[in-house]
Amino acid sequence: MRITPSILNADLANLASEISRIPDADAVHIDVMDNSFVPNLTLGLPVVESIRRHTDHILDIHLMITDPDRWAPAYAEAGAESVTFHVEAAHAPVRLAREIRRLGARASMALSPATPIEIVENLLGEVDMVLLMTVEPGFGGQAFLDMVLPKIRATRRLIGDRDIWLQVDGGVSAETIARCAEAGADTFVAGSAVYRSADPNAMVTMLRETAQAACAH
Ligand SMILES: O=C(CO)[C@H](O)[C@H](O)COP(=O)(O)O
Repeated sequence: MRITPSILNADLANLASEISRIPDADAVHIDVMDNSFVPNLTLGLPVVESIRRHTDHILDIHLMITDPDRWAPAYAEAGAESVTFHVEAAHAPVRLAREIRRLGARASMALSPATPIEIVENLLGEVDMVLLMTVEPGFGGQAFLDMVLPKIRATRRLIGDRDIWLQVDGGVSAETIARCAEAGADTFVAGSAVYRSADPNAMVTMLRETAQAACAH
């Protein structure tokens, strides 16, 4: 069970210090938005390059942009360990996943809530992780969408015994993480639940324990 906090709701003017508040996180999840694929604008490659210089944490990049084929490889070259692109935006997803892997990063594909997993079943062999959005992409602090739970179960079935991580992103909290874990997720993005808590690192531990407990029965 991996907890990968999103810095979307952290203090973006103090990113290095905000990231240092979650030493027990399994990775730092960075949301790149371009005000085109989603109606919000966050940060881009120069900021990720700066973050790379300030932390040894694993960097988990989530590209919510219209042209990931053009930009995703640059994030791998910048030292990110994982690069996720949206299947709704990629022009050549197989070539893109292979290029990300060739550059030494884990390749991952994301699906918005309405996108069925079945249409990318034949791409599973090309990626190291599947990210299922459990809110509409674009903003932190939204309510978890229960309608995605059957898709989490279906994705887990399609993954089978392959070593592909299943990440959920959006509205993940102490209240919702158990449902995600029971459905088959093993990697959890939590933004506001972590950064709006008094002790973000303690929240990371609590979320991981809650997910583990949900899978134990
Ligand atoms: O990708 C995202 C939004 O598009 C964010 O990672 C996600 O929403 C995390 O924030 P929160 O846990 O507050 O929902």
